[in-house]
Amino acid sequence: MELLTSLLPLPLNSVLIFVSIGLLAWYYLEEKLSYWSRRGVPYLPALKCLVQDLAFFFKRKSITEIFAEQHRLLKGHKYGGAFQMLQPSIILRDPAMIKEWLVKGFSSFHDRGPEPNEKADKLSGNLFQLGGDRWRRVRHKLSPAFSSAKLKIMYETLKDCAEECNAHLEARCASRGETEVDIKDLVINYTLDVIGACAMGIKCNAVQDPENCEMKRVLRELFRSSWRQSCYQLMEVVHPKLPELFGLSPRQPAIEQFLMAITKDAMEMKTKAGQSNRKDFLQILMKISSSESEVIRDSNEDLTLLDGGVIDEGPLFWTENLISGVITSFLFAGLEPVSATAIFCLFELVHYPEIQERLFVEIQAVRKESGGEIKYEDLKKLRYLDQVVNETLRKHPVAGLLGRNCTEPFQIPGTSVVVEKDVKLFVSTYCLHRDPEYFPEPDKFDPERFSEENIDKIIPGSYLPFGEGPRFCIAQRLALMDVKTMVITLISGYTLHRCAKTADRLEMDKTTFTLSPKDPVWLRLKKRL
Ligand code: HEM
Repeated sequence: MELLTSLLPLPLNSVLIFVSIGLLAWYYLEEKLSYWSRRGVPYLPALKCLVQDLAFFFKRKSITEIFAEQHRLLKGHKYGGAFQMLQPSIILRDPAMIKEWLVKGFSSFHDRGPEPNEKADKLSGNLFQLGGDRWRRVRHKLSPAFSSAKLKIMYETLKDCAEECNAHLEARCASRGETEVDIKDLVINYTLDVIGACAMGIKCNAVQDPENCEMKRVLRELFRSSWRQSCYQLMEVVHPKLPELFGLSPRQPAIEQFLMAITKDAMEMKTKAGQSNRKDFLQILMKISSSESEVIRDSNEDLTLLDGGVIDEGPLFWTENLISGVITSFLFAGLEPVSATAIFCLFELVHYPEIQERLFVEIQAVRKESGGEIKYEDLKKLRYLDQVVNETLRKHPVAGLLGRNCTEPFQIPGTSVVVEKDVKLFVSTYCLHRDPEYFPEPDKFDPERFSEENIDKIIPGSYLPFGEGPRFCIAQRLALMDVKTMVITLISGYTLHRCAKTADRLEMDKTTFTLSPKDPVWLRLKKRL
C-alpha cells in the first residue's frame, strides 16, 4: 500500500474521491442518455439535442425552429424521444395521437410546468404557468370574461382603436392619397391600444404617440428571450429550484416592478372610481376576488381582505401577485400573437391582390346589408374573412409549439411504454401546419382550404393554431375578433401594395417566443376612392 501511495502524485483518498465522482457522473449520464433506448422508443441522441439547447441559448435558433427540427428528424414515427438539457422529453407528431393525449389524456398532461415559483418570479402565477387545481379554479373563473356578451362590449373598444389607426393613416394619405407604412409598427401600436383597454381599462395611446409609450417598450421586452431568460429557462429544466438557488429571476426587476405597479395603480383607481360597468379583465378579476371575500394581498403580507376585513378562514387565493400575473399574461398574450397574425395576414394579402379584392367585396356587401356599419353580430357573416384569417394561422401559426408536463404516468395506448412523471411533451404545430401530407402545397396561401366544401377534409389534430384540449387558448374568440377588426379597417379604406422596401419573404425573429417578423414590414397603402 505504501508503495502504491508513494507512486501516486496525489494522496490515495483524493484519488478515490475523484474516481468515485467520475463513476457516479458516468452512471448518471449513462442512465440519462440511454433513457429512450432502454424503453425501445425511437429517439434523437442527447448530444444532438444539447447542441440545439445551445443554439437556443446563443440565439442562433428560435424555440419554434428547434422543436420543428426535432419534429422533422423524427419523420416516419408517430412520436419519439428527445432531450432538453439532458432531461427526457417526447415529441408527439401524429395528429390522432395529439388529440388523444391532450384531450383524453388530460389527467396526465394538464400542466405546462414547471410549477410557478412566486418567490423567484412574482408574475409566474398566471394561466400559462399555473397547474393543477389552482389553474382549474382561475380558468373556471375567467372563462365568463370571454363570453359573447363581454366580447360584444370589447368589440366597441376594438373599433375605437381601429378608428384611431384609420385617422392616423388618413392624415398620412392626405396629400398624395397614398402612403408607405411599416405595417408591423402600426399593427403593434393598434394591438397595444386594444389590449391595454381590454386588460386594464387604460389608454396606451400607442397609435397616437408611439415614441412615448412605456408600455410598448416593456411588453416587447417581455416577449424577447433575453440572456437572463434563457439562463432561467435552461436552469429550470435541469431543476425547478435552481434559478431560485442562484437568486435569478426571468426578467429584469424593473420590468416586474413596472407591471406590478401599473396593475396596482389601475386597481386603486378602479376602487376609488367605484366603476360598476365591468368592461375590462382587471375589473372582472377585482369583482371575482371581492365577491368571494378572498385575500388579494401577497402571501407574505398581513391577511387583509379586499373589503378591509381580516381573514380568519377560507383559502388564500387572489393575491396581488396572482392578479398581476394573470393581467400580465393577458397583456403578453394579447400583444405579440395577435399583432403577428394581423401582420402576416396583411403581408399575404399584398401578394394575393385577388384575395384582397374578394375580401373587400364581401366586407362592402355585409356593411351595406347592415346599414353602413359592421356590427358585432355581422362578424360571423364575413365567411371569406374567416377563411383568410384561418389560412393565415395555418401558414403562420404564431404560437407554433404546444408544451405539456407529464403529471401522472401515462401508458401510450397500444404499447407497453409509459411516459413517466415530469417528462415534457411537445407538439410542433408549426410543422403540422406546413406538412404537405395534411396541407398540400403548404407554401401557397389558399383560403379555400377552409371553405365550407373543404373544411371537413382537414384531418383532426393537424390544425391547432389555438392549441388543443382544456388548456386551449382562453381568448381565441377575442384574438380572432381583434385580427379581423384590423383587417376590416384596412381593407375597407385602402388597397395594399408592394413598395420598393417590401421584402419577398419575411425573416423571423429568433429571440421571440412566438413567430414574429424580425424587420419592419413596409407596404404601400392607397386610399380607396
Ligand atoms: C392570434 C392570437 C393568439 C393565438 C394564435 C394564441 C394561441 C394560443 C395557444 C396555441 C395557446 C396554448 C394552448 C395549448 O397549450 O393547448 C394559448 C394559450 C393561452 N392564450 Fe392565447 N393566443 C392568441 C391570443 C391570445 C390573447 C389575445 C389572449 C389574452 C387576452 C390569450 C391568452 C391566452 C392564455 C391565458 C392562454 C393559457 C390558457 C391556459 O393554459 O388555460 N391568447 N394561446
